[in-house]
Amino acid sequence: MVEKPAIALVGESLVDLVLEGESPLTFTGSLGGSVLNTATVLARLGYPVRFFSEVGEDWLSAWSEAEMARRGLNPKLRRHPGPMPLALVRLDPEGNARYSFHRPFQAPFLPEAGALRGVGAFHFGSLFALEARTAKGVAALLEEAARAGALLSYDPNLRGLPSPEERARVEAYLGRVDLLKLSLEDARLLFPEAPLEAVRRLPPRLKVLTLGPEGALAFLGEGEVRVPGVRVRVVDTVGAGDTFTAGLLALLLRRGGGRGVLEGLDLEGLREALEAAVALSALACTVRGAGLPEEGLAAWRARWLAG
Ligand SMILES: OC[C@H]1O[C@](O)(CO)[C@@H](O)[C@@H]1O
Repeated sequence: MVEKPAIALVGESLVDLVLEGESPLTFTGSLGGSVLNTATVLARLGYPVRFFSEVGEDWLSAWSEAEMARRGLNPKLRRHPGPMPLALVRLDPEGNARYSFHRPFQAPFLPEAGALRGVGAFHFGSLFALEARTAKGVAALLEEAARAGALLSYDPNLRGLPSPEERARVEAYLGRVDLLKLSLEDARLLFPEAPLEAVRRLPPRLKVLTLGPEGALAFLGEGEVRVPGVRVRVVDTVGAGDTFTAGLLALLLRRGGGRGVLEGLDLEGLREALEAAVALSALACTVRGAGLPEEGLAAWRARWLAG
């Protein structure tokens, strides 16, 4: 059996509070954050994970930190004075989420050097990578991961129109990574004119677009693969894209890590990885908040990762 490569990830940690119905204000809480969700699924699939992030100093931060450790995320956290960041989540009748973020930190995020020794892949993104105060820290980790020969993966997870400064940061990342995952919504925010054509021409070798219930579309070099969606009864879509990324990375990295993974990938292998990722993200839509049902995950693992 091939040993699974270590995966380092950096992104925001949040507590997601999903509003149940309209009023009174009743919420269901769970640990969230795009990259944290991806890290959680990868850890559940048996990948050694190192998660870089930040929390506050209140009791909710302490609980979140303990929960990350319980999930096997091997968290490397900056602790800032202030409360744990929150996302208030409101669902439309189809289960699609709208977010209101409460993220209090101002101080820079600067990870320790040498933290990425031996990693086979590095994944980052979301709100965290858009901020000026985290840009230096993310760039340093990216640099180190590149030196380690890791596969570099990015998910912008925009959640709104980026400012010109944020856009410049996104563009700089796009020029550096091997794998870009983005939602159709992200693509429309970045390239309102002709989103699909614009994504096809971006520098990363592999670009993957999630299309919600319609599945996913990917561009690999000159090639293109499209896979249909999987119908499920949707509870909510929170964490679906993050889970898709975890499924995709799990398939791509099952025989080892490093940038070479994409050089050895053909369109058939890509199709298989996309089908697996779509199936896993559909499962994520069947539970409240970001998460996966135990039985469904076991069946997915047996189908896609056995052998
Ligand atoms: O990170 C931003 C938000 O996006 C999610 O990851 C879902 O994709 C939530 O858990 C989080 O609140």
